[in-house]
Amino acid sequence: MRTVDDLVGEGVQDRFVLLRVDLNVPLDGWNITDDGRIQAALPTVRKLLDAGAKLVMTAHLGRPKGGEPPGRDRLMSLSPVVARLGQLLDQRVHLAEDVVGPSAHEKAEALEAGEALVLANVRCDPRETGDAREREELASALAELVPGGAFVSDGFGVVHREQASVVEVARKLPAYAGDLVARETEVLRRLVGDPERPYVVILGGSKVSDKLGVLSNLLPKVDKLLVGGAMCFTFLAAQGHDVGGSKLESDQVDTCRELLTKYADTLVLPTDVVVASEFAADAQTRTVSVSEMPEGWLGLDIGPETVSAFGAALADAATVFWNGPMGVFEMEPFAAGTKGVAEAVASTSAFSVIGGGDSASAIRAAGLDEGRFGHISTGGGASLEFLEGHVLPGIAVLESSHRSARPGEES
Ligand SMILES: Nc1ncnc2c1ncn2[C@@H]1O[C@H](COP(=O)(O)OP(=O)(O)O)[C@@H](O)[C@H]1O
Ligand SMILES: O=C(OP(=O)(O)O)[C@H](O)COP(=O)(O)O
Repeated sequence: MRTVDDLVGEGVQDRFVLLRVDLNVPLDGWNITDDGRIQAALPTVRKLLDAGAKLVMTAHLGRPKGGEPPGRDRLMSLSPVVARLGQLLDQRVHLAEDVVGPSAHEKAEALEAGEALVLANVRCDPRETGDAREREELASALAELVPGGAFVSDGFGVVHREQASVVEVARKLPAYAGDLVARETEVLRRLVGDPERPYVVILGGSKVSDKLGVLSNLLPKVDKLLVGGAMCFTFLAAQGHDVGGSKLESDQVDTCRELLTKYADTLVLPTDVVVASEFAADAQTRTVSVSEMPEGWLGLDIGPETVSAFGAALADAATVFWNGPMGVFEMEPFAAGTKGVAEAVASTSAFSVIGGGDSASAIRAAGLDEGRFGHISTGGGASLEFLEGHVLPGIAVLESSHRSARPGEES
């Protein structure tokens, strides 16, 4: 892969650079509750601005249904993110009102060397996540914003997505890996192949259907797989428990049952959970055994007995990977499971990697020193798929772009 340092070496003074970043931060209304992903984007952004590039950044926020006008829905607007980026860079960052429309063109054309522009939430253009032809079309439109420019891919959290601003655009412009993508892939390589054992993986969070497939691919590679978060309820249902109103993927129960049989010694499930009368911080709560979940109540955290069992499974680990909070850590009554597991991971002598926007944010919210973990990755789904041994589409395209750029080799 060619890197941003190679690009800077070639010279970017007064040249357009299109930079894909992952600025998908957690928000409470207009407030950013954890700016880790913005901080992680800074080294590459600074490098390009200091070298005199005209920097056009593209990023997503959440999962808007394509076509929603950027800005109208505050959860989908990048404006709080751009404000924070400007503060951290100590310079004004412009925000376009559309993705590749008149505002994007006007603001890109007006950029001076060393100035930065962020395009509107790229997922508000349905072509970002559309079929191959639509993605090609959007990628061409993005490339047209940066005539004579180059593309730098630095949104590690999104390199597992076959999306226009991640993959197709890298075929339209000379493409380079940013510092974050280069560093994340280098660290995660330690966990692919032959990680030091015992190798323990912890999975939680809410993107259940995304992760169940990954989980089955990881099971043969790990010594223990601890399951918490929303995803444990599909397994608990497969064990025959009534999970009340908890998040459940009914069509995956049979698959989970098969996995429980095949990997009985590897899978570790909660034995107690914190249930709530409703999804609210001031709901009534109870800690119950998984066999006694009251009808209609929601499981929103793992219980203390489970935290101890997970801690015991982690005690002698040599390698740990964790993605997805153990509960709804954003609400105080459901944060103890995540905090307890984070403390257990921090206390081991294992090489530990925590992956995911919310997982990293949960570690910081728990007040734990980041130095007690081997690596905190900005990508949850991306690092999980990397660990499966897949060449991720957003990385593969950078590697092939490098090969096709070598003299004597045609793409
Ligand atoms: N039992 C649960 N029920 C519903 N949501 C949950 C539960 N446990 C965790 N979550 C939610 O999972 C979200 C994070 O999931 P995910 O996006 O998969 O993690 P990451 O961003 O670290 O990859 C958090 O917002 C958290 O509130
Ligand atoms: O938040 C993200 O991933 P993560 O929750 O897996 O860490 C990335 O921004 C990718 O978002 P997506 O899972 O909506 O494609």
